[in-house]
Amino acid sequence: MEHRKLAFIGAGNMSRSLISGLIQSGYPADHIIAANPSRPKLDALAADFGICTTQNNLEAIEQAEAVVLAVKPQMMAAMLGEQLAAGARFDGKLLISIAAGISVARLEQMAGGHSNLVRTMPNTPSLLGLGMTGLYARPHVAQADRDYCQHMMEAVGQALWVAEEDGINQVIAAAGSAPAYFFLFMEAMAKEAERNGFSADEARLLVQQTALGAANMVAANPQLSLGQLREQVTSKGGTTAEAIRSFNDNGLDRLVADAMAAAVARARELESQL
Ligand SMILES: NC(=O)c1ccc[n+]([C@@H]2O[C@H](COP(=O)([O-])OP(=O)(O)OC[C@H]3O[C@@H](n4cnc5c(N)ncnc54)[C@H](O)[C@@H]3O)[C@@H](O)[C@H]2O)c1
Ligand code: PRO
Repeated sequence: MEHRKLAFIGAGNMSRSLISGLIQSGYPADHIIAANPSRPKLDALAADFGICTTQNNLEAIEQAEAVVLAVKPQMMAAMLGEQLAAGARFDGKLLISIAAGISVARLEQMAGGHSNLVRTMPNTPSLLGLGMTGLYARPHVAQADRDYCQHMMEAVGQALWVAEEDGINQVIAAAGSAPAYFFLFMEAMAKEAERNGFSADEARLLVQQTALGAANMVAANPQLSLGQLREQVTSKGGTTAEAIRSFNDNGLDRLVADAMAAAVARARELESQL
């Protein structure tokens, strides 16, 4: 992929995930700079990945060709306002937002009218090169800029463009927030395994290895539907059938649908507020 000078404004969990994945994929460390108000996260990034760091956002923005906006959504307007007031110029640069709940129209306003923007929604498994990212850009954004963003996200996992901006909110529900759903499910299983007599380490091993195996079974068998993979485990009159009957009787589909709808609703609510 093209190795533009890339700045991350905000050096939190998601920036760390993306930077880790990019470095693993061969992105040159001296082409990445991260900015954050406090030093500890910057020092850890410099130590782990050899990237450049600064506590001065403007310094990072000035030397970058592409700028990843990676602060919390509630901080975005203030952060960009401060940079503009300090003399930041975004002309000629590509802005890449990873923030939930801020539309490109609103980002453009926050960035002083700069419209070369791509809105993305990655997730934390990018840290391991196993991320899933949704991307959206308005029609005027150049193909070279779209390609750069796509290749960046493919360097840390898989990428999927959405045609309508609200698709990003659906990506949040199905991928951005979703690692946490699986962790929650695994936590519940591990707790129950512990209650049934396993040590914490044993419970984690049982759940972790099974989740890893199940996800790999899905990835390795594209010709089989998720339902077919489930059926392969489910002997007629056996134990799995009883567990699945219990999930269904307790309304698993409804629970999942409600949770995903709640994530979308919150994303839309943020879009109307920020
Ligand atoms: N964590 C996820 O799973 C995830 C997934 C997809 C998208 N996102 C998006 O990524 C963004 C960051 O989320 P996160 O989870 O990494 O949060 P985080 O709190 O871990 O990181 C945000 C960082 O921004 C820094 N910061 C605060 N004000 C700043 C300023 N004015 N200038 C520069 N840095 C500043 C904070 O010190 C912090 O280190 C959010 O907009 C979120 O919606 C997060
Ligand atoms: N983490 C962010 C949030 O919870 C965005 C998706 C994942 O809002």
